[in-house]
Amino acid sequence: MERALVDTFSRGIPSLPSADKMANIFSYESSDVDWCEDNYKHSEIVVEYFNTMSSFIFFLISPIMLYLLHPYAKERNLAAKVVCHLYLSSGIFSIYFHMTLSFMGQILDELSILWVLAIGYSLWFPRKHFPSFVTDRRSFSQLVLVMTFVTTLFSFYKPTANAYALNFFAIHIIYSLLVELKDCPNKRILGLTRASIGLWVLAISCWISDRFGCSFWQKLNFCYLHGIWHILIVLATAYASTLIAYLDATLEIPYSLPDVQYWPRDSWAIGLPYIVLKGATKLRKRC
Ligand SMILES: CCCCCCCC/C=C\CCCCCCCC(=O)N[C@@H](CO)[C@H](O)/C=C/CCCCCCCCCCCCC
Ligand SMILES: [Ca+2]
Ligand SMILES: [Zn+2]
Repeated sequence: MERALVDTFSRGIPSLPSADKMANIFSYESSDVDWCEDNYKHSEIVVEYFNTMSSFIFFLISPIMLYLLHPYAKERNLAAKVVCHLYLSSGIFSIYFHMTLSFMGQILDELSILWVLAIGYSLWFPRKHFPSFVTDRRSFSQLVLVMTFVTTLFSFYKPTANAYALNFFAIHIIYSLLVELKDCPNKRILGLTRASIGLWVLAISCWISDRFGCSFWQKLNFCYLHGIWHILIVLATAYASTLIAYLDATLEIPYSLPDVQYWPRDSWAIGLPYIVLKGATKLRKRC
């Protein structure tokens, strides 16, 4: 019965009263998207259990990154911390979406990613790559704001197309990073770049494979690729955002001599990257 109501809504037949439509967009399985994982396999109230649980990785990585990013954010721009908080909201909406597979969950999941990316672009996109008609960062941010607002409205009309479009941002970010790092001699930074891109390639392979190869994975009884995507994309963005912040610091606060280290131990083969400021900072400069 519920499915029938949902189908009616998704086909846009205007016979339902609007209160029903509102209820529908919050109702379980009202989204067009259904990931490969079996629904209600482990719980009666959580539709996709592993996809929901894997989204908790946001709660693990975001606070650590918030803590590690603090010296850079204090020196350069505290808005970097806002990005981390918004990033956490992506985790909350991802949990809500996979728990319910509701239309509203899908919209919130996608819009939170869109707005994190928009604020990230406003803060960090290199000035030299601004379109020629944009004169400064303020006008660039205003342009990004208008485009994000329009895309937000469009996403209610075609939410599924929005998910594909969001993945193209990753390609643009990788392209911009490779242009920036063309002549970079620093082996640590090149290693961080390779790791970020490698994690993203693994992540997007899982996303695509879950979307388009579900019948194959069902035969193997392994339907967890979207959950693995969550873990890999969170790590890829943690790595890539450190790299972007490092490039920004070398351009905007070069006196602070930024460098990259790994948490919890710099000598370990795996860890979370973060920025250390080895030179002067605002506080030390004043003395
Ligand atoms: C750790 C703190 C860092 C703070 C700043 C990090 C900036 C992060 C930028 C984007 C956030 C991405 C969050 C991904 C959430 C995934 C939720 C999800 O799985 N949603 C799916 C539905 O469940 C949906 O279908 C996915 C849509 C596509 C999302 C595309 C995200 C692109 C992110 C760009 C990453 C660039 C990596 C570059 C690597 C070199
Ligand atoms: Ca499913
Ligand atoms: Zn997801």
